Amino acid sequence: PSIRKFFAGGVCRTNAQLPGKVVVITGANTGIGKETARELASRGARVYIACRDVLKGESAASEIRVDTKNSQVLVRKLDLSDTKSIRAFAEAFLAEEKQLHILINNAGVMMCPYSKTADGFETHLGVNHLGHFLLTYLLLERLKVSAPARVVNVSSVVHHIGKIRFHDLQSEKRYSRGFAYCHSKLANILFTRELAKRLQGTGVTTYAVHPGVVRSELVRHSSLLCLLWRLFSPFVKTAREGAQTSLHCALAEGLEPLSGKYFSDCKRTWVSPRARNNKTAERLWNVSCELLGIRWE
Ligand SMILES: NC(=O)C1=CN([C@@H]2O[C@H](COP(=O)(O)OP(=O)(O)OC[C@H]3O[C@@H](n4cnc5c(N)ncnc54)[C@H](OP(=O)(O)O)[C@@H]3O)[C@@H](O)[C@H]2O)C=CC1
Ligand SMILES: CC1=C(/C=C/C(C)=C/C=C/C(C)=C/C=O)C(C)(C)CCC1
Repeated sequence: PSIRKFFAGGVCRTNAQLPGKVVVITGANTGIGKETARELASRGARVYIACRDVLKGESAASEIRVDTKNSQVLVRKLDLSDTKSIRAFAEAFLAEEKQLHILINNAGVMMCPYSKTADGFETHLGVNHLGHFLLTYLLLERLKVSAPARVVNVSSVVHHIGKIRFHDLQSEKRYSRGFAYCHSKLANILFTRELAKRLQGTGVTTYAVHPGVVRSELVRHSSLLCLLWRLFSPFVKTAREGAQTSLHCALAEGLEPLSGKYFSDCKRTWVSPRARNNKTAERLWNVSCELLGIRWE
């Protein structure tokens, strides 16, 4: 049990309650996102599960509603691999809600065979980075009027081996499904860093997170990782354990001075030198705006 406790990692210890608060979590129909949604709903928030498969979302939502006795768990369609779907989600959300206090950019894909999103972006870059970049842009005014508000970006320790390959962002010249994931997770941290800089003084803060190595459906495209996860299951976190750092960054009091930073096991953690490069962060921001056809100063 003590080994298990060690691998379970940090625990979010705040007792913050969330009546009247509005939360959006992407990819919350399963895994870490679902457990994050469950905890936030149990604290009284109105939680929007933003997912690509509404049926899966409804099944998660009804389980959470029963479990937490909070009827305010809502499901909305959001496919991050299609900017039309992201825009439609944001438009409907903005029409429905006057406030947004917590946005958790949690959804992710890992190690999928080469493919492109509806807008022609390599899938890892398109879903994990660009999709969340656009979603945050579209929801930002609501976050600002609801300040203090927070944006949590779920990244990964594997950002350490990621690079932003500006000369081949869509991996058309060279593609490795493992590295493509790592590159996109580095992009999550650079986005967080640059976003924090641009949000100074607005009351909206942002954090990047490594949830730990967590048992979930993320490994679905790799039979090797599926096997490893099963073999080493006592050392792999449950989804509930994996949700702790996202919860900490969404809820812990006094975190504002650490906006833009990266957390693991509910503590601030060091990032790779590439993830600390302000020039790369700024260039990625500008290229992302160009690719998405938006102006975000
Ligand atoms: N598990 C781990 O060990 C680690 C996970 N992470 C990160 O944690 C986050 C959550 O992953 P985890 O819970 O483990 O994985 P899961 O695969 O269990 O959950 C991922 C979620 O993202 C959703 N998703 C995938 N593609 C899209 C899309 N195009 N549009 C909308 N939603 C989409 C999935 O939907 P659907 O169910 O329909 O496929 C699912 O709800 C990810 O960002 C991942 O990179 C980071 C480090 C380690
Ligand atoms: C070596 C090793 C492991 C594998 C770790 C791996 C392969 C981590 C991958 C992390 C990922 C995919 C992060 C996602 O963002 C286990 C199973 C923990 C058990 C202990 C030994």
